[in-house]
Amino acid sequence: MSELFHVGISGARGRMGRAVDQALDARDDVVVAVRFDWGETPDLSLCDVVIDFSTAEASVALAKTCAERGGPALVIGSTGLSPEQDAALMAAAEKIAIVRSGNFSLGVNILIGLVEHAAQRLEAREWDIEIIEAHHRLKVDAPSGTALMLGEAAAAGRGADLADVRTSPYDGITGQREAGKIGFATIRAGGIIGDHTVMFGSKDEILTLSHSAIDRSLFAKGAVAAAAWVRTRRPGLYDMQDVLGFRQA
Ligand SMILES: NC(=O)C1=CN([C@@H]2O[C@H](COP(=O)(O)OP(=O)(O)OC[C@H]3O[C@@H](n4cnc5c(N)ncnc54)[C@H](OP(=O)(O)O)[C@@H]3O)[C@@H](O)[C@H]2O)C=CC1
Ligand SMILES: O=C(O)C1=N[C@H](C(=O)O)C[C@H](O)C1
Repeated sequence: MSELFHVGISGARGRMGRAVDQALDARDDVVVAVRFDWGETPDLSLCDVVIDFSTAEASVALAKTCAERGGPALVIGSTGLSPEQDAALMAAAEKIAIVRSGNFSLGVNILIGLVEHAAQRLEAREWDIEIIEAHHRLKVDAPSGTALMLGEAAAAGRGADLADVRTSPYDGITGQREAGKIGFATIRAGGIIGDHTVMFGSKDEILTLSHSAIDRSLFAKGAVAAAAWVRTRRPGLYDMQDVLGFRQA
């Protein structure tokens, strides 16, 4: 039997927090040491790793606290972080191990590689890239963290930074589409768990690569796998490509 480890759940009463609790329940090598939400001060000394699906602000505050005390390791799923908040996570990761991902599913992490591969081969002057994401009505950030990861993969395939090639949302008299840009479109409706499509469009053909999440437990299981992986890692900022072994050192 594998060694027991102790996990904290941040955002425990939220949709993802509850899904993580259930995913942990299914494992016999994990003890849930603390569960906490906004306004609660957890005893972090009880945890080997904390799984956090809360808010951008809460995740950054938690990362700073853990970095100051030298642990525990973190798995962070919150999305909608500003560039300054991203930088704060990077700084915290100099002191502790953090797995951070906008999507913990296997399918999306395979899709990221496919998108980079396609973008590398489809000439930017001929092929437009548009990323379409759909989520439930309660989601508060857009584009989704996953859509941004897919955009980064597409930009990387073209040897560019997403920040340099991202379009503003189309609205009103937009003018013609500029070649080489990557666009984002957002849908919010009902209870959609999370759908993402990357469309490559030339004047002769359309290639679409898509992923649909069927149940939120998918993300929770991935985050728990990340927690088991990260608790023994050196300080650093990791992602699911590292956890899944898709990125070789
Ligand atoms: N990476 C991935 O695979 C996925 C990422 N997400 C992301 O995870 C985040 C949470 O999503 P979801 O569970 O749907 O959202 P919910 O709104 O259902 O849950 C958020 C939870 O965080 C809690 N919270 C707020 N502030 C703090 C704090 N300071 N410390 C601890 N907990 C806090 C809230 O508590 P209270 O209600 O008391 O304020 C609430 O329980 C979002 O950013 C979402 O985009 C979601 C799914 C998958
Ligand atoms: O808020 C959600 O629900 C989800 N958020 C993540 C994102 O922003 O990409 C992942 C997933 O699609 C569900």
